[in-house]
Amino acid sequence: MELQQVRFRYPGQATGLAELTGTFPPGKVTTIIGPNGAGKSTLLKLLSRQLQADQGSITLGNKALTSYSAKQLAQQVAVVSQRHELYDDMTVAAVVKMGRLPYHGLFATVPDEEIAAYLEQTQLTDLADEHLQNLSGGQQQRVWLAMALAQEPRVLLLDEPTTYLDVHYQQVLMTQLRRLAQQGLTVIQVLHDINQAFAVSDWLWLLRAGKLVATGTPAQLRQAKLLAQAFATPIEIVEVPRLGPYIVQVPATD
Ligand SMILES: Nc1ncnc2c1ncn2[C@@H]1O[C@H](COP(=O)(O)OP(=O)(O)OP(=O)(O)O)[C@@H](O)[C@H]1O
Repeated sequence: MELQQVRFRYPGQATGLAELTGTFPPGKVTTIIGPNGAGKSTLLKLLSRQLQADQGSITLGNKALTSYSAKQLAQQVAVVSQRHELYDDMTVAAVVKMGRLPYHGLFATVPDEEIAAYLEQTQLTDLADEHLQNLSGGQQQRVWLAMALAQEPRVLLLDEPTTYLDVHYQQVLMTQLRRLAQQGLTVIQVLHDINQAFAVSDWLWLLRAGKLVATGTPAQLRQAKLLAQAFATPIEIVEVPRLGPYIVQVPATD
């Protein structure tokens, strides 16, 4: 995915995204980081075409994102949703089957065999007949991932996917995303935990106030001054034995 001078503003708002130019390398995990209100979620919505850029272009595989039909786009780009009570009464299997609809008609009956692999991959096989309302936040999160994977997309978009996960499942999810990227999927996510972002990503986008402050590998962006300016807070990078560099926020002194 590639952006060329993308601009976007919500109607009636003074702020927005300005002149974003950069790439999301294929087959890599890219994480968008930046302070609150930087425009991270807005950027993800532009990448999934939930929002349309006012200017500039977004291309996927050398084709403008705008040129894909809705069905074609659903076969290319999948969004791992956040919790939605709309699905509470549905079973896990029924929700994951919705991910197959871009390959069938809207009222098609998707065979069970078609979703077996996605349930397996997300450790949901035993929960297939359970209703979503009976699942924990972490289990539900795996359902959204399974539904997105069922779309067999080229690009997977995730907005703060670790929100409902304990530290163990955060690790499980991040390992899974890395594996998916190794299989060729382009993974693009927003994370708030910068250390997690630096640890799990191949590539980073650092946003602030709607602008791309820096983009590059974690090694390139691991600079205390750059991060301190972007997050408007004193930051130091310390070396943790056996773990390597760790980004810490320095408490303000009077
Ligand atoms: N639907 C909307 N209508 C108008 N303005 C919006 C809308 N959604 C977001 N904004 C504004 O756009 C800017 C960017 O918001 P966005 O949610 O993309 O930031 P973010 O970096 O994801 O923030 P956070 O870290 O707090 O989730 C903010 O100033 C926000 O108030």
